[in-house]
Formats: sequence, C-alpha cells, structure tokens
Amino acid sequence: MTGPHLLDDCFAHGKEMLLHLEALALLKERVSAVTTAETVPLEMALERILAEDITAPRDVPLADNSAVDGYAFRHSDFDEVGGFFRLQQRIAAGHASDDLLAPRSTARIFTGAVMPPGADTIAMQEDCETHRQDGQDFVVVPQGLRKGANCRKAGEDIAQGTTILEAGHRLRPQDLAAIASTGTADVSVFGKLKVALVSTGDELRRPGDLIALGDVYDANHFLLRGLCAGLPVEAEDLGIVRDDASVVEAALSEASGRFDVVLTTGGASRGEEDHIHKALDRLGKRHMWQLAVKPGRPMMFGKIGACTILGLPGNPVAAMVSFLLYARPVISVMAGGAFLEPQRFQIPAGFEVANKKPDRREFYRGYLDNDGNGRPVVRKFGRDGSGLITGLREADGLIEIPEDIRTVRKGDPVTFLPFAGFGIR
Ligand SMILES: Nc1nc2c(c(=O)[nH]1)N[C@H]1C(S)=C(S)[C@@H](COP(=O)(O)OP(=O)(O)OC[C@H]3O[C@@H](n4cnc5c(N)ncnc54)[C@H](O)[C@@H]3O)O[C@H]1N2
Ligand code: MOO
Repeated sequence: MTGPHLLDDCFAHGKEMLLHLEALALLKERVSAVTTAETVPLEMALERILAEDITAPRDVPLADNSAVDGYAFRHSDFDEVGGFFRLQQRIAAGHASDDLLAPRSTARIFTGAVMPPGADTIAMQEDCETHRQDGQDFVVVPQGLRKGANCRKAGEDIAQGTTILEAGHRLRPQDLAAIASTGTADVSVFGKLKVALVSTGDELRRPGDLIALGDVYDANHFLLRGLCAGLPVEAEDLGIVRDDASVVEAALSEASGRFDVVLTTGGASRGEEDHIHKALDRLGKRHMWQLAVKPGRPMMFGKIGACTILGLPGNPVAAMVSFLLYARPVISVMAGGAFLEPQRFQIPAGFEVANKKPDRREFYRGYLDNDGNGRPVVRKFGRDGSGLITGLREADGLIEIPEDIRTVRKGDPVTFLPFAGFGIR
C-alpha cells in the first residue's frame, strides 16, 4: 500500500527534519487498529476500547419516579391556598403501586419510588404538614409547586434505543456506570495491545543494582511503564539491551515477532553507539526519525513485519514528551481507539523567552500559578535540560510554542497542554 507522497517516508521529503504537524500526519496515515474484539464483563472493561456501539435496551430510569422523600399528588387538585390531601397510600423504592391515586389524595413516597398512577407532582416532606383527624391522616402542601416538581421522568437520563457510546471510545468510570444503568453486563472491546518495553544503553542499571562511575539508573523504564498503565496495553519488560549492533538487532528481531509494538528508549540519536535506527533499517522500514521539535528530536517510527517500532530518545524529558505527543496516539489507534490529540487551552505566560530558535516547535515543562492578583498564569520550569526529571515532576503540563514564535513576553497567551488531558497527573 502506497500512501500519498507526503506521507510515504520522512526522507522522501528531501527534508532533514519533519515538522510536528507533518509527523502527526505521517503517523495518522501509517497506523491502524490491529487487535480483534473480545467480550468482557463490565468489571473488566475499565480503560478498554469499545469494539461496538452501545445502544440502550431500555429507558433509564425505567419509570417516572420520585426525586425526593415526600408526598405525591395531582397538581390539578391544588386550589389558591395549596392542597389538603388525604393520605391514601405509601410507596417505597423498589415497590411500585397499581392503585390509582384518588382525587384530593396523596401517596407517601420515597426517593426513587415509582409514581403512583394519577400523580404528577411531588412535595418534599420538609414543605408539608401532616394531621390526623378522625382516624385519617391528612397532608397539607403549600402553593407554589409547579406541575411535575420533584418528579424524574422515564428515560430522562437515557432513552431506550439511544446510542450511548460509540465504537472506539475508551471506557471511563462514568461510562461503565451508564452501561450498567441500562442493565448491560458484557461489552465487546478490542483486545489489549502487546507492547514490549526496551531500555537501551551500556550505562544503564536497574534500581537496586550496584552502580559504578559512568552508570545511570534506568528511569525511563518506570516512566514508560507508568505512561502505558492508562492505555489498553499489556506491557512486558524486556529489560536493558546493550549498545551493540548485533545485540540490538537480535533483540528487535525477536521482539518484533511477539509484540504489536516495541517501545525503546535511548540509542535513537546519530552517534556510533546509537544502533536503533540502523537495526530498524536492516530489519524493516523506518518511516520517521528526526523531528523539528524540542525536546524529542530523535523520535523513530518504523515497522518490522507487522510490528510497530517506536524508538524514543534516551533523555527522560524527551522520552516523556515524545511518548505523549506521538507514541500515545499511535498506541491508541492500534488498540482500536482514536488518534488522541492533547487537550489544549490558552493561558497567559508567567515567563519570558527572548530568542527561541525558529522553525521548530518547543514544549516546555509548565506549572500553573497565579500572577499575584488572582489571575491564572502558566510558569515555565526554569531549566531546559532534557535530562532533568525534576522539571517533569514540578510540571502540571506542557507549554507549546509553535515554530513561528521567536519571543514570549509575560502576559502573552500561550498554549498549555495539561497532563490531565493525557490521562496522567
Ligand atoms: N551529535 C548529536 N548528539 C545528540 C543529538 C544529535 O542530534 N546529535 N541529539 C541529542 C538529543 S536532542 C537527544 S534527546 C539525545 C537522544 O539520545 P539517544 O536517544 O541516542 O539516547 P542516549 O544517547 O542513549 O541517551 C541520552 C541520555 O539519556 C540517558 N538515558 C538513556 N536511557 C536512559 C534511561 N533508560 N533512564 C535514564 N536515563 C537514560 C543517557 O544516559 C544519556 O544521558 O541525544 C542528544 N545527542
Ligand atoms: O530532543 Mo533532545 O530531545 O533535546 O533532549
């Protein structure tokens, strides 16, 4: 299958670096769903992606019912001063009444109980007075209630036959509540994507291991494992792969036969010790590499057979930013979902940038604050180093500065991408 010229391959542009939007277009063109549908009970469906639309088999609520503990009556029985009603029946939640409410009568009713036939309005018990006279209970309701007050109509939340959720939607707790409310117990969802996590680098050691001068503890594994946790994937740790061409090649070759996605960090750049792109070129096809983006310039996307290789940069900040911007939407689409776009909003800058490089998009670590007068601003983490995990910890999200912007002054509106919009905190 050949895509449009623009999307065929980043190197076909004759360009050294792809712009952010070009990279997104290339990824959108190149990825599609790979998992098949399976039926799971609702208990197992959180964060899974629907394989079919969900239609409500019945109304929710099933019948007109009371929103309060109180007294049900006919609104037409009111006169100028209110209503004086004979207490005729009592209905608790879960117990429907077949008895037609007689004129000028009322039913004691509780929240969620089905309205008795004939009643159309409910008074809250706090607004009513009760009397007993000649062995009969009476309820006095003051004027002022509109017809239908405190009643919940059948189907007012979900009407029978409505499509409540569409295929491709990732199920949140409130979605599961909606499906459960219609009585549906099982849903058809896409199978989880099989993702391999690979850290590359001779210098890497796992936390808990002894460390020597020059060694670095593998932070990225825990970063990526956490970032995958909110996605419908089964992530498997393939450990640390040494900076050796044949070792990297063997690891990618083996993993590509077992996984839908291999997610690597490190070795993505151009040094002699960076082997991922060379291995990818030998084993499969590389579609994307150098991006006009900071951080996250060396971000690789390619395929070995049916397996997608996402080669993220080794610097932890770059790894996280490129995961959120590029790997996350790719994984979502492959798992049957949407190409996830970040949530974006404009907020005044609480920082200045004097001389940003043109022709590339930059993503700073940003945290929300106020300007001292109660107005919100976003401030930039002070240091730009791509190895500083501290900036990721202090941030509430990313500040996005597009290619054509060279300077930012305090108060300028800037685009903020909250971490919450990526499903993390
Ligand atoms: N001559 C050039 N050098 C570099 C370029 C370039 O274009 N030309 N790009 C720079 C940029 S930008 C980035 S980002 C990094 C990406 O490098 P690699 O993906 O090849 O990553 P490494 O060299 O393996 O490591 C970079 C850095 O990150 C540390 N690291 C790696 N893995 C982990 C891990 N799992 N946990 C914690 N820290 C990790 C590693 O020790 C290095 O310090 O390249 C620039 N260089
Ligand atoms: O892109 Mo590197 O991503 O600046 O650290």
